[in-house]
Order: sequence, then structure tokens, then C-alpha cells
Amino acid sequence: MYANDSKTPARTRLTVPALRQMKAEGRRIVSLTAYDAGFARSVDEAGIDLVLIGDSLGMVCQGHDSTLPVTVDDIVYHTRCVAAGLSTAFLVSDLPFQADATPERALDASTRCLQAGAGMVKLEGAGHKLDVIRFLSEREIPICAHLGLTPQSVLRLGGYKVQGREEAAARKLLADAKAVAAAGADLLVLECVPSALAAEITAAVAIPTIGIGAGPSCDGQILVLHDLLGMNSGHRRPRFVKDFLANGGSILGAFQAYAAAVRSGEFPGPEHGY
Ligand SMILES: Nc1nc(=O)c2c([nH]1)NC[C@@H]1CN(c3ccc(C(=O)N[C@@H](CCC(=O)O)C(=O)O)cc3)CN21
Ligand SMILES: CC(C)C(=O)C(=O)O
Ligand SMILES: [Mg+2]
Repeated sequence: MYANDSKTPARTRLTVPALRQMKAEGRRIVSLTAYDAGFARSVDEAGIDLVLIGDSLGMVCQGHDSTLPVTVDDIVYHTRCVAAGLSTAFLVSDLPFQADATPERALDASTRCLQAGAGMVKLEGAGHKLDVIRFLSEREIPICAHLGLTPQSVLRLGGYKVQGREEAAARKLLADAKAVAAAGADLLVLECVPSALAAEITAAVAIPTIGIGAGPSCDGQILVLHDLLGMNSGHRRPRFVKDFLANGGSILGAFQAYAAAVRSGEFPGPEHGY
């Protein structure tokens, strides 16, 4: 609809090589979650580079207190909805809890996500997930790894806490980041890790890093849609969240303000990091 508007220059769908090129050129990758076509259209119009169908939908759409209840069917449904609204942004689908437990299950779930319109799937962790990343990568499935605070591990972590604060944990995270890249990951989300560690990891890997609560030095930033719109009511607001609707004036204005703040390096500020 907007792609053919005479006032807007024609834009084409971002690709995996284009994302890597953005890292090389120091252009920040502006990312946001979305769960339906209406918001996807606005996100696209605002020029957001990457949209994630996050398993955070279990919390913000379904009302659970973790991401564990989310199923592959849920992710596929929301991927279809978002894909119907997007024309430019790169689309990534989260593999939900245990959909990546074995390479075969992950291949099955990933195929469904890509057939529903995603261009990449995301999975949490390293360890045995390195085999999964290798398996998918060898089968030409683009993969985003996710390290630091991995919400699907909440039962063992005992809550949503910053990861990699101690020296040994920081070294482990850096080694895991290098390992997921070597296994074939194309992108890496770093969630809730000290800013200095995220900067070190970003410099150490060739693939782009996308931060959430990981400071300003990542190659891109991501937020949960509802958080950006100030809709985190009922929960204590994590430090990395900023309400862009408060001064954005409209939903589209909030997305544009977020994109501009990430591209200029103004967001995240020191107060949003650890
Ligand atoms: N709405 C929403 N936003 C998110 O960012 C998000 C979800 N849901 N659901 C899945 C996970 C859970 N996330 C969270 C939730 C809480 C904190 C949090 O309160 N963090 C503390 C850190 C405390 C510490 O260890 O120092 C903070 O104060 O920021 C962080 C990430 C990120 N993801
Ligand atoms: C916060 C992002 C990275 C995520 O995994 C989600 O929304 O599920
Ligand atoms: Mg997720």
C-alpha cells in the first residue's frame, strides 16, 4: 500500500547479507517485536529493519507469566499475521520452548515458520543447541542465536536477572557467542548482559548482535512492542524499557522516534543498561 505511494521511495525486503552489511558499515539494525498485521504495517511504515514474532507473545498477548506455554502453532499463527502486514522489514520467528530440543523437531518447526513467511528463526542458548544450529544451518535455514538472559530458562534461572556479571560467567558468554557464530548463526540477540561485555562480544564476532538491556555498543537494538508503547502495566518495568509513545504523539510517531533514537545512538542511554 505504502510501497507504491509516490511520496515514499520504493523499499525492498531486507536480506541476511544486507543485515551483515549493516554491521560492516556501522548502521544500526532497528528491531521490534510484533504479533499482528495492523502493528506490522505501522512498524514497516516507520522503517523498522527487523521484526521478531517473539515468544514474549505468551506474556503480552496470552497473559501468562512466562514464555513457556507458547506453542509452535501459536508462533506460526502470529507469523502469518505479521507477514501479511510487512513489506520491507526482515521477519524473524522465535522457536518456542522445546521446539528446538532436538535437531529434527527444530527443523520441523523452522520449516513451518519459514513457510508462514519468516526469513529466519531464533533459538535460545548454546550447549546442545550448537548441534541444532549446525543442523539447521546446513539445511539453509537462517538462524538468530540468543544468549544472556534466555527467558525459556526462567525456571532454572529463578527469575529474569542480568547474566554474565561475574568474570567466569562473562568468559563463558563470550565463548558461547563465538561458538554459535562458528556453528552457523547469522545473528545474535544479547539480552540483559553488562554493556561492557556486550561491546566485547560485538567486537569479537562477525555476525551482527542485537541488544536488549545490553548497552549501546550492539549492532542493533530490540524492544518488545508493548514496552515501547508504555503498556507494561502490572509488572515492574525492566531498566532497558523506554516508553516512546509518551513523546512520540502517535503509535507511528513512537516507532519513528525509537528508530531515530537507535540510529543516532541516543537510545539506549546509560540509564537503560547494566
Ligand atoms: N513485555 C516484555 N518485555 C520483555 O522485555 C520481555 C518479556 N515481556 N517477556 C520475555 C522476556 C522477559 N524479560 C525480562 C523481564 C524482566 C526483566 C527485569 O526485570 N530485569 C531487572 C534485572 C534485575 C537484575 O538482575 O539486576 C531490571 O531491573 O531490569 C528483564 C527481562 C525480557 N522479555
Ligand atoms: C525480547 C526478544 C528478544 C524475545 O526473544 C521475545 O520477544 O520473545
Ligand atoms: Mg523470545
